[in-house]
Amino acid sequence: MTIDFYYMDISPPVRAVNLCLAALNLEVNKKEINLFNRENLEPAFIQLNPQHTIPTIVDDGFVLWDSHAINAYLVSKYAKDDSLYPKDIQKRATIDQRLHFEGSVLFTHGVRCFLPLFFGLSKTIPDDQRNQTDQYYEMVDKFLEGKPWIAGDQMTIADFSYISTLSGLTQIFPSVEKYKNICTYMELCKQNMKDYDSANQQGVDKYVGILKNILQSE
Ligand SMILES: N[C@@H](CCC(=O)N[C@@H](CS)C(=O)NCC(=O)O)C(=O)O
Repeated sequence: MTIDFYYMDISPPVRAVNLCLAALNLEVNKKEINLFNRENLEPAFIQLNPQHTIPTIVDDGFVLWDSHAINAYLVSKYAKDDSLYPKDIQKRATIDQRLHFEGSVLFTHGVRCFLPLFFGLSKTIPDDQRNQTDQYYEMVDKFLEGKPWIAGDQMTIADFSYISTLSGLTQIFPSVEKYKNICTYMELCKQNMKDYDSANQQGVDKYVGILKNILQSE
């Protein structure tokens, strides 16, 4: 039975799942949900996911949303080994901490800055929001101190979440250049993640293109 995957490639959490699917060599049945046309608010989709967010999957009748939960599920169910989400309690706890930070702090910062632009409510990012970015870069840079990957010595599902958010955020807020660990890390992800271009870069290019057009139109 093929997994149904509700997606739109500009979305960072969708791209995090794209990267995980690629790593696992999993084929899915892709069903695009156009957020600009509010397709996520249609009754059939809300019936599936009352939070009306993408990514959402349906695996043999089992419905799941939230990219972090989806990637943990996909690895637990379909990976040949546990390297992307180790069962070791402390390794997994660090990955979970990184995932919660990404979901509640880093991605949320992007949503606060960019959502008003995407939905035509603003053409600028207020300075106070813009200026908060460095504080988050500084934290992520410290997570990476002495370790190549975001949760330690090996690539895990946390990396799919960080690169999907950072690859867009850093193009809009280029002060990341000051944070050498993040710059090295982003290159490592590009070089080592399977199908990086189709799974992440193409969606990032669209996402950043839309945002830059709006910001330049001011
Ligand atoms: N924590 C969620 C965030 C999902 C999310 O907010 N997705 C956005 C697109 S980037 C969405 O579907 N927004 C539509 C809505 O909130 O109605 C995840 O990691 O999947």
